[in-house]
Amino acid sequence: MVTPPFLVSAPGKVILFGEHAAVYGKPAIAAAISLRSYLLTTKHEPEFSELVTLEFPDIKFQYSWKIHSLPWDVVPKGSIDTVRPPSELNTTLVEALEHALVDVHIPLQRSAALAFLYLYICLCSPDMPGMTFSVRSTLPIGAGLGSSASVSVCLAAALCLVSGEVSPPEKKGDDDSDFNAANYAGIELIDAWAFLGERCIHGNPSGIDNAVASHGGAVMFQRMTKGNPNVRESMRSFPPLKLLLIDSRQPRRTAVQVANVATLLQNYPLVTEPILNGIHALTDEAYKLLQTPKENCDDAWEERLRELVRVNHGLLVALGVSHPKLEAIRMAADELEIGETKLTGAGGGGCAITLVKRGVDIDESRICGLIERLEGHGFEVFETSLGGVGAGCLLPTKSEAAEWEEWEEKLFSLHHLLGLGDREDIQKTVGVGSIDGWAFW
Ligand SMILES: Nc1ncnc2c1ncn2[C@@H]1O[C@H](COP(=O)(O)OP(=O)(O)O)[C@@H](O)[C@H]1O
Ligand SMILES: C[C@@](O)(CCOP(=O)(O)O)CC(=O)O
Ligand SMILES: [Mg+2]
Repeated sequence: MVTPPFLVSAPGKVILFGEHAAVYGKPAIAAAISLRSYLLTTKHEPEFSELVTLEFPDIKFQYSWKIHSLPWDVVPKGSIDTVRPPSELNTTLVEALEHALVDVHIPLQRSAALAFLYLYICLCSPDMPGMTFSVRSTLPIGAGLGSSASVSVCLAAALCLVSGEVSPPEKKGDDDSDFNAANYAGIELIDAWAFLGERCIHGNPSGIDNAVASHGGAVMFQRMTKGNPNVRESMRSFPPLKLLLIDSRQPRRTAVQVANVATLLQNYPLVTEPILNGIHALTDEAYKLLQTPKENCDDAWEERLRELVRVNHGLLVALGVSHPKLEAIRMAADELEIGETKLTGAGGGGCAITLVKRGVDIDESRICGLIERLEGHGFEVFETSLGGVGAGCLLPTKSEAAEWEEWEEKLFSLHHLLGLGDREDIQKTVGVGSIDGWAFW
């Protein structure tokens, strides 16, 4: 059992091929990005020990519940397999939590609070001390970069740590590929619980986003079908791709986009199924291309990959999940002949990626021109790298633990930062890659 205060973090992701089709058991390819969510867990002062507090400053939400007022009796200890959580939500628990959420009306706040309470009831117990869970993200929210999954993974990781279901990650050796069985078991469990968090937030997730946010790197993922388990294949020799990541800043919810595709499939199965099968076939093609050894990734290889990006976007348009702003981004990149563009994530707004041409016929000034044009239209262009680390934890080392008070003070001042700082402040002060001490499962 880990005693607060401590921090956990998990990355967002970019889906390169196969979104939406992934929900129907087709393969998809995604990679972790350097933008992440951070969750600070602190213990309440004794006078507030009967409360559990949730703080989501990014979505202007803060709430405290009396721990004993929560519906603990719906899932008595021992009735839930915490080591192999089911993949379906317990609907009785979801209904029982209505009461705790009766004052929370805004859907984006309500679904995130439900994810927290659901995992809290399943993983913790009413005799635990009062704690505060504060979440901040350097990711844009509801923009297709998997903020919901990175938050779900943070919640699952923090709750698994305080309940003792999972131990903190053991430091790996210098070789990043070192396999550590305890870490692997820990992150598999966090991933499985985070999937239930994603279910609370958007109903019918494929599981690709929480898989990438937990494990990091780049993966080919295929949701389980008819009793076969999920496939999650780590793509270690992922070639370096030059991508622009552009946020249309058009808000949308994944839950709504996924439900729209489900309705289309229901109304026009003979039309929609072939589109999903087309996405399946092109993801298979892309998978083969992305396995090509680096030395063979020539101009023709790049051209084929860009072609697949274009076709994937076209099929997503046919599913009805584009948006005029996403089309404006695609057209700007097409006009300047920068590369091929597709929406990423659930669409309906949010982000697009442009797979940039390389080689002699494209110079940096053309790319700068595109960025200027996009920013002029109010879009935001992100710089990020693909294939970063997965979920991690920042705990005091043994020597720091001797100076426990100092550590507590440091993290309490972070609490203030998590409430008020901007994305850059957070990245600089606690960010993975900016400060030492992070360990990854
Ligand atoms: N930083 C955050 N704080 C609280 N809730 C968040 C945060 N980021 C995401 N969420 C939750 O996830 C939802 C967005 O998820 P979703 O619609 O799947 O879009 P995406 O995952 O592409 O960002 C939000 O409406 C909110 O419920
Ligand atoms: C549309 C979908 O394929 C991806 C959704 O990603 P995001 O929430 O928009 O980041 C749904 C899923 O796979 O769970
Ligand atoms: Mg999401």
